[in-house]
Amino acid sequence: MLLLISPDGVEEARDCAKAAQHLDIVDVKKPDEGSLGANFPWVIREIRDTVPADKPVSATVGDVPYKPGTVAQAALGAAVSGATYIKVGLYGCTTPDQAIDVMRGVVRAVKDYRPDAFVVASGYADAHRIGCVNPLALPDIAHRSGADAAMLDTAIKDGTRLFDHLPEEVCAQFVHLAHQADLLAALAGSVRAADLGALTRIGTDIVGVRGAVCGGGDRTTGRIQPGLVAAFRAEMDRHAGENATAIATAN
Ligand SMILES: O=C[C@H](O)COP(=O)(O)O
Repeated sequence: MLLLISPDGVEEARDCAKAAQHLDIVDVKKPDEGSLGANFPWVIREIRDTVPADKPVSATVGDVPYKPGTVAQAALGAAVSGATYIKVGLYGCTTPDQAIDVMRGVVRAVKDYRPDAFVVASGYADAHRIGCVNPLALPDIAHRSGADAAMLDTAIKDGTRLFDHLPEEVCAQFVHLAHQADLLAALAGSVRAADLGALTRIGTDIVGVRGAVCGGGDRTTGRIQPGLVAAFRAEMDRHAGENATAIATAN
């Protein structure tokens, strides 16, 4: 499982760089503009220059409206600024067709510019609270639009977590559907170390966190701490080891 960490700006990205050996992807966002709030192009650029070259930089394009042209242009902006993972939160899409419309534009805009860029279609585990597409529709949306990964986060950061909205077996179904479509499955949403056992068991490819690696476990008032990133990774590795042993023993 890959670890994606979301700093809110250049300062926190420097702290991510200090913990670079413990993480896999640095994900630029602007949390005060929403769950997948988009940051400024110059911030993405500076973060790209700050983190080691072998660590991909991801950028969120926002909790986007159903405006395919607007979103495609914003996604290209993120790619031009140096992000190679482009994440789109399909907040304003109420049907799978709308979401596919948006994602097709994003995939074309990004891959015309940079064919090896990685496009992530993100929905929300708490979609029922905001009226957007069903979380289990995301793998098909990602597949039909040519994206590379399907992701779920939570839209409302009020302390509720991924598994509060979608039980483990539904998340497992999400991962299964993504894998069937040849996509990576990414999960986030106030994930804590205590959730890593379940996330490992169900075969999650990428886990996205912010709050869990911020001081006080608070994504808003806390800052990302390299020591917490290292501890989180250690816990991931422990679960990966246990899971591998369990699979080997079962066989
Ligand atoms: O992409 C991952 C998000 O930044 C998750 O943030 P969170 O762990 O605070 O919910």
